[in-house]
Order: sequence, then structure tokens, then C-alpha cells
Amino acid sequence: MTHRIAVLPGDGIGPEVTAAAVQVLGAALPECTFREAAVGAAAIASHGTPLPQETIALGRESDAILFGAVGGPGFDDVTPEKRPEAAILGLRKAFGLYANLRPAFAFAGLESRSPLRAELVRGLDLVIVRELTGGLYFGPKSLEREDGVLTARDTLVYRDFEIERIARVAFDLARARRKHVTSVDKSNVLVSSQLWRRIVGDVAREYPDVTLAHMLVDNAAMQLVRDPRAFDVIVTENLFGDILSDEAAMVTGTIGTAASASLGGPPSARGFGLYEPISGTAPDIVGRGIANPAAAILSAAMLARFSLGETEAAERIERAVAATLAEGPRTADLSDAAPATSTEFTAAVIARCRAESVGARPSR
Ligand SMILES: NC(=O)c1ccc[n+]([C@@H]2O[C@H](COP(=O)([O-])OP(=O)(O)OC[C@H]3O[C@@H](n4cnc5c(N)ncnc54)[C@H](O)[C@@H]3O)[C@@H](O)[C@H]2O)c1
Ligand SMILES: CC(C)[C@H](C(=O)O)[C@@H](O)C(=O)O
Ligand SMILES: [Mg+2]
Repeated sequence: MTHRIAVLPGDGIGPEVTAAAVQVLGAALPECTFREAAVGAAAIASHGTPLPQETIALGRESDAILFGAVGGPGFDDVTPEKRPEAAILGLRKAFGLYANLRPAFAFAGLESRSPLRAELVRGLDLVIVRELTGGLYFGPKSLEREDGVLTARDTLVYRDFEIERIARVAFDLARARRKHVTSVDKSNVLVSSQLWRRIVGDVAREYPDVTLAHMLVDNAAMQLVRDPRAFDVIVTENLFGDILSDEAAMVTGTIGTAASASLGGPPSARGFGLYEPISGTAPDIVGRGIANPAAAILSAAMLARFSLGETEAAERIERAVAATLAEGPRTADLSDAAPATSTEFTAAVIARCRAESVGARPSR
């Protein structure tokens, strides 16, 4: 059966890392077909809009989207809906992708790259379940002069069903893991967080085998660097999840391995999804061929697992990435001396995938 993958490379290092992910996925699953469309600043240049209708249409004709990154210089004075970043927000909304899974995983051999002491990080394996289609990102916005005062508003809105469904995703996930959920909010200040805490508590009663802790977001930011391994599944609202996931990624040693899946339902129900690195267009390294493609490749593995049901291929890709990170070659974010290029890292991952598929398991 053919798997139809929409590839949206976007801007900056997006095309560099997405090309790597397409190569690896194509090698692991030859039945994938790839069709590309424009998003972000690239689409503004070619179509006059960050998210052309034909890009959405390609997504609708596909089993999954492999996404790079969007953003670029020159948009500081442009309203949010005309910025390149509107493309990713528009896709999340258009496809109802409310559940964003962001694993933070300490790969063996990378402990010394963490800003934390190696013994605090070794074996770290947590998942942030970020609510992705609500909150401050999607509430009404305005910028108006009111009584002579220039006034900007972003509105934080959460509805009960939005909290309930993301809480269920987190508890279901925890059930298949270490059975602990930390719900992160700011309920000492925000009424939306009070509702969040109440509803997550209600859902928790349906999962007596899973423990729940509530934590304020400022404390959570601190605990993530004090003792990151105390976390199993973190569930939180859109903006807190955005910020905490970059922090958790760096705790593992680099943001260059941080993958994500954006789903419209529980991960157990195989279906359409969008898969992307959590990081951005990395303007400081674009065009140099040194970006770490691991996050994009691991996002492709999540795509194989959650949207294609190809568990064996997903695991093969993940093992090949883990072995390459452990043994090298490594890109510049993970190596001080003679780092590999993105292309060299990708070739090493593909070689390990192929070696395994012909029966010769690579050494770990
Ligand atoms: N999903 C997305 O499309 C997405 C996500 C985050 C940021 N952005 C956009 O990207 C642009 C740049 O944002 P930023 O600079 O704040 O964050 P960024 O994530 O692009 O970069 C932050 C730092 O991480 C490094 N980095 C990121 N990915 C890397 C990789 N694969 N390998 C090695 N190093 C890597 C960069 O070099 C940089 O030093 C902005 O326009 C922002 O809106 C887009
Ligand atoms: C580009 C931006 C809109 C996006 C977000 O804030 O969700 C990014 O930072 C992410 O983490 O995916
Ligand atoms: Mg982010």
C-alpha cells in the first residue's frame, strides 16, 4: 500500500533537515510517495500568502505532513496573520491537531552535552503533551488606540472540552509509560488555569492507576532543571508547552534531536498528523549544511508510527538515529572537534537502517 506524504519544507534550515527526513523515511519505507508544497516565507514569496490553499489541499490528499520550519527576517512589523509563522498555526487549526507530543529523551552518549550534570540526565525520558489549538495563540487579538493609548490584546481562552480531550491524551499516554502525569498551569493567577486544573482533576478520576500532580509553571520550569527525571508525562496549555519543550530539549543536550507529532486524536488511534522538529529556522546556521537533522528524522519515525501504523520501520529509524548519536558521526551542536555535516549524519543513519533491514544489526 502506498503511503502519501506531504512535504512542507518551509524556510531557513527547514528544507535542509526535511530533505534528510525524506531520504531516511524513503529508505526505511519504499512504499512512501512524497509531494512537496510551499509554506512560510517561501510561500509568501511564491504565492503571496504563508499558507496557500493548494498546500492545505495537498495535506487533505495525504496520510501525513512532514513539516520543516517557518519564519524569517523582515516580518517584524507585519501583523501575525501575514507572518510566515501563520502557516504552522493555520495548519494546526485547519486539521484540528490539538494534541502535540514532544518527547525529551536523553540519548545514550550525549549526557555530557547537557548543561546539567550527567547523572541528572542519564536515562531521562519524558513527554510534554502540549495543547495546540487553543489558549493565547488562538484567542481574539487586537491592536487599537483606545482613549489615545495604543493598546494590544491577546486573549487566553480555554473551553472545557478542549482541556478534557488533551487531558485524556496525557492520561492514556501515561498508562502506557510510567503512569505519572504532571499538569502544569498558572492557577494562582489565571482563571483559565483554574478551569484547567479542575477538569484535569476530573479526568484523573477515570485513571486510578495513574498518579497526578499539579504544578505551577514557574516551579515546573525550575524543576525541569533541578530533577528532570522526576517527570513522566507533562500536560499543559499551548504557550507553556511551547516554552517548556525548548527547555526540556536543551536539558537532553541539544534542541537538534527534539521531534514532535501533532495529532487530531489519541496517539493510539492511527490517523492523520503533522510531524516537525520543535525548533525553528535557525537563521544563525542556515545554508552551512551543519544543522542536526536528527529531530526531523525522528519526527519522520513518529509519522511512521502514528499515521502509517508502520511500527517496525519507526523503531528501525529510531535505533539507527540512537546508534549514530552514540557512535558518531555527530553534527556541530553535539561535537566540538571535526563535526559531521547534516549529509554525513543522514548517510550514517541510512546505512544503519539498511544494514539492519538485511539482517545485520548494527552495533549499538
Ligand atoms: N515550527 C516552526 O516552524 C518554528 C519553530 C520555532 C521557531 N520558528 C521560527 O524560527 C525563527 C528562528 O527562531 P529562533 O532563532 O528563536 O529559534 P530556532 O529554534 O530557530 O533556533 C534557536 C537556536 O537553536 C539552534 N538550532 C535549532 N535547530 C537546530 C538544529 N536542527 N541543529 C542545530 N542547531 C539548531 C539554532 O542554530 C539557534 O542557535 C523564528 O522566525 C521563529 O518564529 C519556527
Ligand atoms: C513558530 C511558532 C508559531 C511555534 C509555536 O509557538 O508553536 C514554534 O515555536 C513551535 O514550538 O512549534
Ligand atoms: Mg516553539
